[in-house]
Amino acid sequence: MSQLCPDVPGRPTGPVDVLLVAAVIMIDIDGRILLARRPEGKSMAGLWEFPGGKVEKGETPERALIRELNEELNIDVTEACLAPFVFASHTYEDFHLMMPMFLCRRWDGILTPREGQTLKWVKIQDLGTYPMPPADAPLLAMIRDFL
Ligand SMILES: Nc1nc2c([nH]c(=O)n2[C@@H]2O[C@H](COP(=O)(O)OP(=O)(O)OP(=O)(O)O)[C@@H](O)[C@H]2O)c(=O)[nH]1
Ligand SMILES: [Mg+2]
Repeated sequence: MSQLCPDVPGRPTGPVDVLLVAAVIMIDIDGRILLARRPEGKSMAGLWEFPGGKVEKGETPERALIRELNEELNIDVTEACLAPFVFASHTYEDFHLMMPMFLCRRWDGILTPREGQTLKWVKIQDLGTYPMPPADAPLLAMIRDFL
């Protein structure tokens, strides 16, 4: 067995439920990134995340994201403005999260938090100072290195 890439301790070996979530790294004209603080009452309340949500049956990740951004932030995004970037793949206690992340620099409408979230534009170098869900941690280096 390779010692370079040892198994991650605690990883389940049996069947798991894979949850597909589409999320977005929105970038404003100053190069800042939008984070949303999950409201009380939701799982992982208080943590800062990238906007997005679950992909429903019959949806592509892109269409799910277009719907979620309208529902959560009241903005309109077109598929052409969503560029595939990185993904998160992380085992939580009761499901495995598969989360494709898209980049988006253009949208229509005025950002409005419609689901009780707090929104914040954050400089890339400050991203690490916001507590985020564990799945998001490996994304930060990618964002810093490639944006
Ligand atoms: N949107 C989003 N979800 C994330 C991130 N990181 C992460 O672990 N998740 C997890 O992905 C799961 C689904 O996200 P969500 O709660 O936004 O889904 P949703 O918008 O469809 O919400 P709903 O089920 O309340 O309608 C949650 O367990 C959430 O904690 C992230 O950066 N952005
Ligand atoms: Mg959501």
